[in-house]
Amino acid sequence: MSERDGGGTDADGTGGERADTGRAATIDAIVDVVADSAEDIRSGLVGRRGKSDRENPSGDVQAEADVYADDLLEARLSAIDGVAEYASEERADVVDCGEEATAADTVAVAVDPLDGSSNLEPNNTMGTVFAVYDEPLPAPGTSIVASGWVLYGPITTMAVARGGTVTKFELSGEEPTVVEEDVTIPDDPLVYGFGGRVPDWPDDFAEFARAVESDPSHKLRYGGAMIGDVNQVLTYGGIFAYPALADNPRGKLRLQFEGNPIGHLIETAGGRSSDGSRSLLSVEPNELHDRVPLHVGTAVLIDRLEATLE
Ligand SMILES: O=P(O)(O)OC[C@H]1O[C@](O)(COP(=O)(O)O)[C@@H](O)[C@@H]1O
Ligand SMILES: [Mg+2]
Ligand SMILES: [Mg+2]
Repeated sequence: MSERDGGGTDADGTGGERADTGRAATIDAIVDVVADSAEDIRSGLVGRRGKSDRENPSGDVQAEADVYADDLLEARLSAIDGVAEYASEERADVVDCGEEATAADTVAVAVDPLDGSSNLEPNNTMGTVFAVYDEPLPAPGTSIVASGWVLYGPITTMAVARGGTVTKFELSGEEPTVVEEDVTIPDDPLVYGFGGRVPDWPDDFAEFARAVESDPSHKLRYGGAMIGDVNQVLTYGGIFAYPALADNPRGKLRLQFEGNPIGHLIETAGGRSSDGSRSLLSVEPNELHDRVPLHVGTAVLIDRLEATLE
């Protein structure tokens, strides 16, 4: 995993350091903007719970709040010095933010502005997901230098992975409050949640799911928003998956905006991610809106999953 925001030098001993310092400041600014925007996104949900008349590039009908959150984050993130590209699952193309995307000190930001927006109508959990890549998009997860999510639960919280460590925050006051540093995923799995219709699961995944369910130490937790479900896995240990489906072998969730950030954060917390056979971070993207079978969680369960799908 690449962790290039924390120092280091290039061949002449200076240029790389300068680039890393500039990039670290850009990442600070991105994390601040996401944290500061959470309350605006949350309050902007009121009156925007309905569907718009538009589809996103994945073919999902956009909620009005999806469009609102995307426009808000695009305006704020693309204005940060050092952000060369902005991309989101709600728009077809990468936004050029006016800086050199291949420069050593610029980054690209990929966002799922509202994860789980179908939970708006019943007023259930949703989130905002982001990844900072040090390469132009689409890029593999190995080029992520920071990732994170905001969770709009009973209170608003944030988890951020950078520099090889995960930190959890509450976003209730003026400044984010650190509630846990060096977050690690528990070694003993407790919760599991699997997306997709059960009849559409391939036989090997169904076999794995049945084995997980039949263990008396495991409990079902599924809320219909990836971020809510993954945050439970990070808290209690376990597994979340949105697997390959019979009619869609690439599953539903998107590599740049969902798979890579979640994989980066869970791996930074000591867990594992997998597309069924390898880390999500090792999957080479073909297109910006590529989908990927997504499995993340406690290492022992991802190991068992890969052994079953082999
Ligand atoms: O309701 P479905 O089709 O099973 O899908 C649920 C999954 O789709 C998602 O809502 C997709 O994310 P978006 O809401 O960002 O499109 C995930 O959060 C969730 O895990
Ligand atoms: Mg999503
Ligand atoms: Mg979304």
